[in-house]
Amino acid sequence: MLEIRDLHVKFHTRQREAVAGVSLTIHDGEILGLVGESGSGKSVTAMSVAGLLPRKQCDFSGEILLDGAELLHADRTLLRQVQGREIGVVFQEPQSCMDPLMRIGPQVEEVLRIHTDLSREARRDQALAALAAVELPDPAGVYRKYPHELSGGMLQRAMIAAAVVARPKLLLLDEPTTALDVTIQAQILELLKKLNRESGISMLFISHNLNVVRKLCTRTAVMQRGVLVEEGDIETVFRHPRHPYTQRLIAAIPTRHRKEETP
Ligand SMILES: Nc1ncnc2c1ncn2[C@@H]1O[C@H](COP(=O)(O)OP(=O)(O)OP(=O)(O)O)[C@@H](O)[C@H]1O
Repeated sequence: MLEIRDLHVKFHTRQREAVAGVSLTIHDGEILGLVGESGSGKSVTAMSVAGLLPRKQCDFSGEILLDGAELLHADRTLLRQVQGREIGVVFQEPQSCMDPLMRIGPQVEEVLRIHTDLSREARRDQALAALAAVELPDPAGVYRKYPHELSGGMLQRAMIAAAVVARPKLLLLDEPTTALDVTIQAQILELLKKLNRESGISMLFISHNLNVVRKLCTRTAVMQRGVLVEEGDIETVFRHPRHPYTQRLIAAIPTRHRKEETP
């Protein structure tokens, strides 16, 4: 359903390509984990899919097809239709994505206001349903709160609600749990699994941590310096990494975690 074909992105201010020929497919209902160290090009790949590439600052080529529709070179009108409606995005820092002066409810509803002709009441109902789906206690209470009144974990749940409220086909998650402590991180991963199971939404989950990816994804792709160096079923990659870079990523995981995870 999402097909990235030979994506190249080079920022004018950089000598090296940020993304240097990435091809990747995410099938319907699949959660793909994209891993790699800082600067390897994961976020630029996700930004290209989400239509958030700063086009004036870079040269880019390739194709990005969402159910056959080409997005990389699409005009603003098509991109606006796709953003939020067909592709939801969740970033690492919910604090920086939410407007601190706006209550949570209207922010969750935003995509519906832009993309649908639903009545105010219907939008509110759908937002409340989304807040309930991300398992926030007292959705009506959260709806009326301001971002600073929620904990980091609750805010990230609200961000996920905002990203899925219009029932997109694909959710892009860029390090969504990195800023959270380990217990909350595990809860958010469980929530993502549940959303995937219940709604069949596909996900691209970006992380620098292969161990986190292993908890959530069935397939993984490993990026280094703008290229994919390894791709495959997560357990196979984890147990028999072929590329030295993947081997290093796995070696960097503390042994205690590796053992805990090995059935
Ligand atoms: N707007 C920009 N202008 C210039 N260079 C950029 C821009 N955005 C990203 N880059 C560069 O592109 C390369 C890939 O960055 P990217 O953010 O995709 O890496 P990443 O793998 O997501 O790392 P991180 O985990 O730190 O986000 C880096 O060298 C980065 O500095």
